[in-house]
Amino acid sequence: MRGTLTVFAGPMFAGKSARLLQSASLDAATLCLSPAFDTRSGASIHSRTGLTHPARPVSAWPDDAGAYRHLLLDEAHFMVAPHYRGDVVDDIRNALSQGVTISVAGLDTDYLREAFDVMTRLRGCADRFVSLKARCHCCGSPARWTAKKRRTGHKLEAGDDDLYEARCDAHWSAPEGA
Ligand SMILES: Nc1ncnc2c1ncn2[C@@H]1O[C@H](COP(=O)(O)OP(=O)(O)O)[C@@H](O)[C@H]1O
Ligand SMILES: Cc1cn([C@H]2C[C@H](O)[C@@H](COP(=O)(O)O)O2)c(=O)[nH]c1=O
Repeated sequence: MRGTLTVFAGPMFAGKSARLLQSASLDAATLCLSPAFDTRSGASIHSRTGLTHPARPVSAWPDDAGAYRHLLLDEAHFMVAPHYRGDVVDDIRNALSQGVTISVAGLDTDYLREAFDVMTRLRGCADRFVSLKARCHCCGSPARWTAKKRRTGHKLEAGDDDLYEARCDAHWSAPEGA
């Protein structure tokens, strides 16, 4: 029987990692994966709520994935070339067809409000898609965007509130010079 796919998407600070960790029993039948590219969180899935769990840093689909009942993938927007070998969406589809249940979290859009293709494609094959919002750093209202505080020239760049803020429609802006 095909496994089911749940996708948690939204801007930074929206609670995606927290919801991801709450979506499975964190026992020996569950494998957590994080992108090797994100050295910030190390070998763990970490939520700012304080929830945290060990994860295997990956730059390709793990050979033993089929041995687990449930896979959790955080920061899926990072699982793209040159930081990931292959196509993570195809890898997920294959694992689903082998009966593995999968939950994924990632940014739906970048700091310029452009869609992350991997997340758009995952939405297309999700059995359950959960769209989350943060609170706007400027006014506290629901925020569906992430703003970058300064221009660095990188679309993919690990960072926290030193570099990024959640913003509502009214307060989002591109970094100067972008
Ligand atoms: N601007 C913000 N909006 C909402 N929550 C925030 C904000 N800044 C910090 N937080 C905290 O971060 C938590 C969500 O963290 P986390 O699970 O790491 O989110 P995500 O994985 O989406 O970045 C919230 O429950 C709240 O405690
Ligand atoms: C907006 C944006 C973010 N990133 C990076 C910054 C963080 O390391 C992660 C998101 O982490 P979170 O768990 O959702 O808080 O992604 C990026 O590389 N590019 C961007 O445009």
